[in-house]
Amino acid sequence: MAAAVAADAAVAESGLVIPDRQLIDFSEFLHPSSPHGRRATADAILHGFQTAGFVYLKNHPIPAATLQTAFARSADFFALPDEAKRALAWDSPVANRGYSSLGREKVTQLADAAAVDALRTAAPDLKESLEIGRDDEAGHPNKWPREQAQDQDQGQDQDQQKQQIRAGFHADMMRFFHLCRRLHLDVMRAVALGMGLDEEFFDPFLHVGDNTLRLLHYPGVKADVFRANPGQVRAGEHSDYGSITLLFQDSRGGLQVRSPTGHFVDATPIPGTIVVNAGDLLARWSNDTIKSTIHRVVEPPRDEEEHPPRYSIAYFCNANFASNVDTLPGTYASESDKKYEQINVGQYLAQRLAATY
Ligand SMILES: O=C(O)CCC(=O)C(=O)O
Ligand SMILES: [Fe+2]
Repeated sequence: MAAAVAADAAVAESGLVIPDRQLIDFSEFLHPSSPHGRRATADAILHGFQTAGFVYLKNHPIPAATLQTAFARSADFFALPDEAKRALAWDSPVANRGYSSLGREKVTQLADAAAVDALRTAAPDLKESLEIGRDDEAGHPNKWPREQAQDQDQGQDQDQQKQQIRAGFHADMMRFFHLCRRLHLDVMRAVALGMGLDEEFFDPFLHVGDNTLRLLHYPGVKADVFRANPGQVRAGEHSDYGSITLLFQDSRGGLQVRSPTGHFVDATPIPGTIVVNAGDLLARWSNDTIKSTIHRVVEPPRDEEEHPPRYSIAYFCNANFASNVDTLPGTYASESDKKYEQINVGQYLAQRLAATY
């Protein structure tokens, strides 16, 4: 209870547009305590996506211990020597798996590759990441770091061992991947219910799990770096591409979302919550009734000479790459109200990703 009150206060302080509706108790959707709980929660989630473009979920089904493990594993990964990480380099937007070193990806709204290049040179993002997809997509294997043998060091020298990660990384990450995948389905069921669609409307578009788990590390950085270059950010402003993103952040801060009035406001970390934002695919699918909000990661709002590292984990949910999506029923009155053509999901995403790397 006290935690919930503190969380409400944190949302209000962050100056978001509709504070009381932004923080949503997801257990009321999964296990409603009243006859109207499920429907009311679905409405609140949809309303959040239609207005601010994002919500905070509390009392969600990802166990705190699982999250702690995922963050610890992520820190282990980024602590590997450069050589071990670079051996896993991200190399294609279609596969969208692997390691991106500092400055490799420049997230932005610019679609033109030359403009993105110019921006990347002027103010590179201060982050590194590892993208992990589903483990069973033909032709696109994940790029896993080598794991230490459970029974340790027989015949290995120390140098070899340093290149390897503690055993269990792959298994823990895939366990986490599948919990997020389940949550994606449930959040989309809430969206469907809120929109007056059959609750399972989205299920056949999502069941393959063509999603991406991204581990993110923003290394420690001196405040001077931000002073020297006013355009410097940890991650540039962008919208996400897919259906929704589940974003787990540590307590450092720096994430900002653009409010409907055009100002960037802090999306303050609230312990125990997930920031869930709608992506471009869902905005398009919903005939722009749902908003895909621009966000970025900037210098944390603390007066420090040196900002400590920040870790976050983004789970980018999509729809099945093989699916074609057409404007959702109920978001248009007549054919001429449809703003977009039907589109193939895989092609759409590969095209968007190709512009940012
Ligand atoms: O690190 C964060 O909090 C945000 C990351 C993000 O927006 C992204 O990777 O798309
Ligand atoms: Fe994002």
